[in-house]
Amino acid sequence: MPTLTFDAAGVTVDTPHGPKVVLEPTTLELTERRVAVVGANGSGKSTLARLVNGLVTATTGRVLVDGVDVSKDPSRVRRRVGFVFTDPAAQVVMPTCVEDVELSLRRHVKGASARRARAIEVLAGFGLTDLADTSVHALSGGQRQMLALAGVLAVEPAVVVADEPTTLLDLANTHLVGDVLLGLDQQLLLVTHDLELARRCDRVLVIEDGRVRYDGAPAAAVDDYVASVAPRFDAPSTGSPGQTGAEGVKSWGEELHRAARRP
Ligand SMILES: Nc1ncnc2c1ncn2[C@@H]1O[C@H](COP(=O)(O)OP(=O)(O)OP(=O)(O)O)[C@@H](O)[C@H]1O
Repeated sequence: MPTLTFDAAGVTVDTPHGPKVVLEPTTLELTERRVAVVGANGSGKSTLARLVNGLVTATTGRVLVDGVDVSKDPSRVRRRVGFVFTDPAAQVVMPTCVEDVELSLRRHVKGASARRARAIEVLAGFGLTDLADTSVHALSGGQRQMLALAGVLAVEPAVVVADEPTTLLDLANTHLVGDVLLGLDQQLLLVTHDLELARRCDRVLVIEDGRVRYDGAPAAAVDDYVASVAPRFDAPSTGSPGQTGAEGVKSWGEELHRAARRP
């Protein structure tokens, strides 16, 4: 697997009210195949993920992909790191599905007919063969996210960074896209509010207020996150009548899970 290195990497941005620390200096070495990043809205998850392909630049420290400094050689890093956005509209730009995948392949496959053949192969791998000539505007949200994934994976990146890729999808498409992402051979850095997806990863980072609050095995990390949020829910401290304290916390956890799934 590739190695994603955060070497005291932090991000501070200028705001009208002065400098704001979005991500405190963070040191991590990520070598697992599937790493999830969970945490509250605005905690700094996207910032951490975007550092990996240079969409955000570290203002302190460094981020390296297999030893290559993202800020020194961004184009080399971008060839190795594919990025999947929450909203596929951010990356599906051509009129039809096959043309969209061809666009991804423009630097990788020479010749229009070879490129078309490869694009059709890629679409087939995502179950999109029948939609090759369909307008991208006619796709469902799930189909559009699959097309975005196809475009990213067509060029065989070593790392896939996905920033809340299932947030806009219904339950069935969340499972579909989640299964595809978690089944990839590539290294996956997955920012998600879907705690079931996070639990299926190999390592989970919990981000809180711009710092890594917990880093470890999925079950323990998700439990830590749920426990950190549960007291903020407006629920009776002893749970509903007849509930044990543990059941009360569990129902908060379930509420959190439902809340996290809402767009
Ligand atoms: N360039 C910027 N200028 C000002 N504030 C910023 C900038 N980039 C990020 N922030 C702020 O930093 C915080 C962290 O943002 P980030 O997008 O990383 O959070 P997040 O955990 O991904 O949130 P969400 O789950 O809502 O997507 C937010 O409060 C955001 O508004």
